[in-house]
Order: sequence, then C-alpha cells, then structure tokens
Amino acid sequence: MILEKVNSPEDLKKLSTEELKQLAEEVRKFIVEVVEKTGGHLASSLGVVELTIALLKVFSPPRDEIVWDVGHQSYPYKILTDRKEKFHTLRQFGGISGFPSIKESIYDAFGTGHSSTSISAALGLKVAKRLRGEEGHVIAVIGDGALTAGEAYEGLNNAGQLKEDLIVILNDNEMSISKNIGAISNYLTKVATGENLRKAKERLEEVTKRIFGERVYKTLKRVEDLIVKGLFPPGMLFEELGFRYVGPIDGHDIETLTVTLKNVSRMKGPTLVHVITKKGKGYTPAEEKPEKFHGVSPKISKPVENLPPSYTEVFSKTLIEIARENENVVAITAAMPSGTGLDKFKEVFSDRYFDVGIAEQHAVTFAAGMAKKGLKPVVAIYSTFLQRAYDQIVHDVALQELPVVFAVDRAGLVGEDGATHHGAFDLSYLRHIPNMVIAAPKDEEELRHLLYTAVKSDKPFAVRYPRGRGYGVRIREPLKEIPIGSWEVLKEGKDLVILAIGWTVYQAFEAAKKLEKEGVNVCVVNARFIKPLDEKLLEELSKKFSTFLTVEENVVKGGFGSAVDEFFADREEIKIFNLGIPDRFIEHGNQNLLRKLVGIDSEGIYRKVKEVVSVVKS
Ligand SMILES: Cc1ncc(C[n+]2csc(CCOP(=O)(O)OP(=O)(O)O)c2C)c(N)n1
Ligand SMILES: CC(=O)[C@@H](O)[C@H](O)COP(=O)(O)O
Ligand SMILES: [Mg+2]
Repeated sequence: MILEKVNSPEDLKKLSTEELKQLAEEVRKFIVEVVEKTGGHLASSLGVVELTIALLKVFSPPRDEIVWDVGHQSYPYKILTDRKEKFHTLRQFGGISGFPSIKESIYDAFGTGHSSTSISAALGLKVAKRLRGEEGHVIAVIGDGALTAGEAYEGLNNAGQLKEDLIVILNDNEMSISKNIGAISNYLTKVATGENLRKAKERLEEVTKRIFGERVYKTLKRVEDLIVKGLFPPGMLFEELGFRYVGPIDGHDIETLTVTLKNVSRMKGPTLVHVITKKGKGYTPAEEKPEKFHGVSPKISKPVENLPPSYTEVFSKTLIEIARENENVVAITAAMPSGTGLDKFKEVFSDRYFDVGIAEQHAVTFAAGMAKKGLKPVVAIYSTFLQRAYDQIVHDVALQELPVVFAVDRAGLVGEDGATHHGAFDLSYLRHIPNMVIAAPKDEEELRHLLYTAVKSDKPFAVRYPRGRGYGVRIREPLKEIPIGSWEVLKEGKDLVILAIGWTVYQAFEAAKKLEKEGVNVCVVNARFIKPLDEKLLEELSKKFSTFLTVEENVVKGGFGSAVDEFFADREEIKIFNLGIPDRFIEHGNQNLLRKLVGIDSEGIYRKVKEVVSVVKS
C-alpha cells in the first residue's frame, strides 16, 4: 500500500508516476470506504484525486497556498496533507470538517463552504505575500459550477488588472450539483470540444475554396490553420480578461497534469488552467449518477420504512398544488433544484421554472423584476446561501414592496455540513427589513398553509423551514390562509409563557408536559410569525403573565427573542428570557445532537424553564 507510506506531501513528492497512479486508486478506495460510513461529498472529491496528487507533486503547501472553491472536493487533499489518520471522523461531531478550515490545518490556506470565493481569496493571499516579501505560489481551484457565480468574475476581473502571478485551475466536469447550466457552461463545453475552432475552420475552408479553388486551398491550408488558431484561441474569454489560458487538459492524466503544472509554475502573470474531469471518477455508481452522489448520507444496512416527508418535499408538493391554481406562480432556484425540491416543479411546469446557476443575488433581483410585472415568484434558497442576497432583498424587493416569496430552506442547524452551512441568521438579517413578513411553521401541515398565505400575500414574504424530515403530522386540511401576524396558543398555563417558533414549538410543548408533572404550569404559544409579531396576543398575555421565555432555532442576537425584548422594552414588570443559538459559530455534527448541545430541544427547554423559575423566585 502506497497510501500507508504517504504521511505528508513531502512523501508524495518522492513517488514515481506509476506509484502516483496507484496512490490515486488507493485514495479513491479510502474515500469511498469512509464516506459510506460518515456520509459526505463523494462525487466531487473522487473527481479531483489525480488533480490533487499532481498539485502536491508540483507545489509545496503550506509555502504554496491552495484555495479549494466550495471545498467539498477537498477530501483527497485532506488525506494527502495531514489528516489521513483522522479521516474516519469526517463531518462527525468533534471530528474533521467536510470543508477546508484554517483552524483545522496549516495546509488549508483559506476556509470555504460557500461557492465562488476562491479567486478573490487567492488573489488577496497573493498580493499579501508579495507585499510582505513571502515566497510561494497561490492557486485557486474552482469548479465549472462555481464559475456561474458573480463573485468569481469579480475576482477574475481584478486579477486580470493586477497581473499578479496567480494560478486559477478550472475543474470542468460539466456538473454543478445538477447538470451545469448557462452560457458560460456552454462556452466551456465548446472550448473543451474545440467546437468554436472547428466551426471557424469550416467557414474559412469554404470561403477559401470558393475564392481560390481546391488547388490553391491545399497550399494555403497550413497558413489557414495558423490564422484560425490565432483568431480563435481556446479560452479566448479568459485571455480577454487578462489571463493566460492553458488547456483544456485531461484531469485524470497525472503525467500531463504534472508537466503542465510545472510549466505553469514558471509563468508570469495570471494563468488559468482548464482541466477536464469526470465527477465521481473511478466509482461506477457515482460516475453514472453524479447528482445523486454529490452529497451522500451514511449507508444504512436496513432502510427504515414510513418515514415522514421532509419539509423540502412538503414545500415542493404544495408549490405544485398552488401553481396549478395560480398561473402567475414561477419558481427560481440558484443551482439547487434537487436540494430545494424544485426539480419536481420543473417536471410539471418546465416553462415556469428557472435554474439561474449559483447566483443567489441575481435570483432575488430576477424575481423582483418578475414580481414587478405581476408574476408571483417563489425563490427557494437555503438560509445560509440567501445571506449572499441581503442587499438585493433590501434594495430590489423590500424597498419597492414587491411580492416575492422567499422559501428559506435549511433554516436552523443543518448538521454535518457545519458552521459554513447552518441557517442560523435569517431571522436576524430579515427581521429588520421594512415591509417584510417572516413566518416559520411548527410542522409540515403549517408549512403548507404558510406557503399558501405567502403566495396570496402582496408583501415580500419569507417562510423558513428546517433541514430534514417533519414531525410526521398527517396532512389533511385543504390549503388555507393564516392571518398574517397571528399566533396560536397551544397550551394554557399560569406560571410563565413559552413563545416558540418553528421546529422548537413541539419541543417546547414536550417540555411543558414534563414540567406540568412537576407542578410548573407553562403556557405554550406557537409564534409562527416573527414579523409582524402578534402584538394583540402579547398584550393579552402580559396581563396574565410576567415571565416569558422565547425559543428559536436562530441566533439569539437580533432574532425572534430580540423582537419580543424590543416589544416589552419599556415594561419593567415583564421579565424575558431568550433561548436560541448562542453567539458563536456552531461546529459540525449530527443535527439533533447540535440542537441538544445548544439547548433548544425539549430537554434544553425543560432545563431553561427550571432555571427561569428559580431566577424569578429568588
Ligand atoms: C453560495 C453557494 N450556493 C450554493 C452552494 C451549494 N453548492 C455546493 S457545491 C455546488 C456545485 C458546485 O459545482 P462545481 O463548482 O462545478 O463543483 P463540482 O461539485 O462539480 O466539483 C453547489 C451549488 C454553495 N456551496 N454555495
Ligand atoms: C457543498 C454544498 O454546499 C452542498 O452540497 C450542501 O452540502 C448541500 O446540503 P444538503 O445536503 O442540505 O442539500
Ligand atoms: Mg463541476
């Protein structure tokens, strides 16, 4: 086993090409074995095994700095730098992260998780290296999917101007999570297949033959080839942006990769190396179904039957139901058709479905434009990725009071993806925007009604719901509107009130049942609207209760609890306690374990109520 002998990038440098090829096979096998147990981003990591090996053969991190875009493909890099022994703890609580992290290793040059940041970060590193007199290359590795996002072009634009010796490797597998889309993706395919060149040659051939005849044409053929290549060099787009374009090259051929990278390492100015790879390479199921194997769950020996649907599935089904009745409804995703469930919408309403690429900012303004013309856009974006579109929500949607519906999926703690992906902030970053309505369902049934309410409303309206399965609530009621700003008292009480929102509502209810047995009588309210608050109910409750506990799966700072704090700010007799995600980034690990860790599950709420009761008594 060669992998056994490779404990640092220095060990890898000593290997022959044949040994490196064997190493690639062993790394692949190792990744598949571990990811079957831990879950993780399998297909993307398998696709860059040879590229990683070649990078480590030619460059020497940490002196040379490699920035992996998104970072979901960094498993081979982790294994071959310094995390082979810890790799079995991938994405587990207390184990190594599924993404690069500067806190985890000196070999990780920059933390990633959200896409398309690599060129900007690498350029910053490179300029800093120069100004501080540090030696070493900086290399950004970016996928074709990540190249659909605006930030990538902001980075290219600036790099082309600064003319730093920056290396950008474009890992082109024609896939985002789903099939990659858009004009740039089409352009890359044409470059990779030489289609532009072929078409130009055919055209010139035809003209030359027509004007000069067959005999002269044969003499001119070589000159013509040179002219066409000069006029239509592959990668012209990047050349125009100030990059030297190298490629396309086979990203699974270690020898070619190594020779090319060595040459590139001697070049001056910004260089882009176009590498063609196969997502899922070397593992047939992933090669055949790269989308399914983009991110996989741990393999379970026996499938569990009759599981409740996920919130995403309920959203997707309900949206289709609504769209059948309302032809103005259109759906937008930013490169997450399967993750958001909009792939199912596409199957029914292909002309009312838009995948815009990894372009959350564009998605929101695009929706605003549609809303201005009377359509009813539903933009489904994960909470963590919607952070990117904050200004677009403020400036393009809310300021103009355009009725865009935000389906904010993966709100709250998402689990194994960790700090880069938790949807911990949306209640805070949406709540202070004028004109917004923000709601969170307590269960699957309420998600349906809130979505229906959102589509009926003429306001910018966000409905946020968590990752994973619902509570298994039977869906029976026909879709109905829920009065905006109305809360629901689920349990009467006399000692204190819990105001809970979203996933935490049933947890609060559970805690209240347990407390009841101990003589603590808690009123539980489903505070399904964070904006507007149910001010009438709050006033009523404040006549009966002087102690309130707010519970949410969002950071406490600026979240739902803060809204209630603000509401009672001048009422000294009211004591409010807040429970939610604390003011720190939460690590990766099992979703329910993390919820327990931050204390927002039924046990945590139970404990907090006991604490509140003793504080109030003393
Ligand atoms: C801002 C942002 N939006 C969406 C995602 C979700 N996402 C993760 S990987 C990915 C596809 C990336 O495709 P590509 O860069 O080509 O990498 P590949 O998986 O093909 O290697 C997407 C959409 C993200 N990480 N960041
Ligand atoms: C790397 C990335 O950003 C996505 O692949 C993300 O991990 C998907 O998350 P879900 O598994 O919640 O769809
Ligand atoms: Mg790709």
